[in-house]
Amino acid sequence: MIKVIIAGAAGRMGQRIAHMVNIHPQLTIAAAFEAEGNPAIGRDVGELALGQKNGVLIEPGLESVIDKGDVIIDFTFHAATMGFARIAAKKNVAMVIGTTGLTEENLAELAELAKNFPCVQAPNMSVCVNVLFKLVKKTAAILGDDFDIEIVEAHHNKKKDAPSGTALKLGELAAEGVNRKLAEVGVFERNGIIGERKAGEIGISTIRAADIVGEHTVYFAGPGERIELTHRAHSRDHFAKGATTAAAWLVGRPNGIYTMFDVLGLQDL
Ligand SMILES: NC(=O)C1=CN([C@@H]2O[C@H](COP(=O)(O)OP(=O)(O)OC[C@H]3O[C@@H](n4cnc5c(N)ncnc54)[C@H](O)[C@@H]3O)[C@@H](O)[C@H]2O)C=CC1
Ligand SMILES: O=C(O)C1=N[C@H](C(=O)O)C[C@H](O)C1
Repeated sequence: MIKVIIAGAAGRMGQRIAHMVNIHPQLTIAAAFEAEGNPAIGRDVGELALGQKNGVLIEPGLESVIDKGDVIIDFTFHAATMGFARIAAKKNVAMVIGTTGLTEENLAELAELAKNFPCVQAPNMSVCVNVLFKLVKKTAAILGDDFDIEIVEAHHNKKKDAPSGTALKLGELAAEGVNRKLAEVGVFERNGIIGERKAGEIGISTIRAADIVGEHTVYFAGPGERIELTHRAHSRDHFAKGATTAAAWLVGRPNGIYTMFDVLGLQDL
């Protein structure tokens, strides 16, 4: 069995990861940890997330558990994630990173660190969202410059980063489809007398409300008609399922950064 270390085990995703690891035929929960001072430290992760004790207690910090596992699954917070990646690189332990909000600098450092460990990093581990990524780039390329591209994302009111990592990825792929760069054409805020929409810009808008799990719509609006490509998450389980699929796929691979396109075999589509 592949031994999994769950980062942020008391979090919304951490608990669903525990469930998905528990039912995966190749994976077992070897350890779980939380941030220093988290009230869940010392609790049995099975009791917290699976409805019955499994004997794995939530420990404080990665250092105390790193030697117990083959792969870390991380859905925490970007600054914490980078600390874990540095430790994983030193110990050559595989890591699946679902945490969003990683900066350009974080991603550059991660690419360097991943020379020393295998790592899957993706802003969205859902199969359907990864299919949406492919559709958006192709649709943008087919429709071209005559169509205005706008992205709207909606999430729960506890989410800390905006726009979502998925919306940013959708924006990057849509921009690539029309040979542009999101960093040059992305518009993240509109307020006041801002003038007419500039040709080629890609707008990204954010909604934060109640318990919305995660919704993304990409508009391709042309003269007299439009296409809307939408993904709606009904629960967090498909993100967690994607993360466990990635963990089982990753262990034993050469060092380096992989995406869910690699895991799902979508790279060449
Ligand atoms: N890639 C994907 O498919 C998905 C990514 N996410 C991302 O996952 C991240 C977590 O989301 P949620 O579970 O909703 O957040 P959450 O706030 O419920 O859980 C995060 C957990 O990480 C823990 N944590 C923070 N710093 C830590 C540290 N230094 N050491 C150990 N634990 C630490 C927190 O105490 C908390 O329990 C976010 O960045 C979110 O955007 C969420 C869903 C899907
Ligand atoms: O924080 C969340 O909940 C989610 N975050 C990811 C993101 O930022 O794209 C993925 C998913 O939509 C849920």
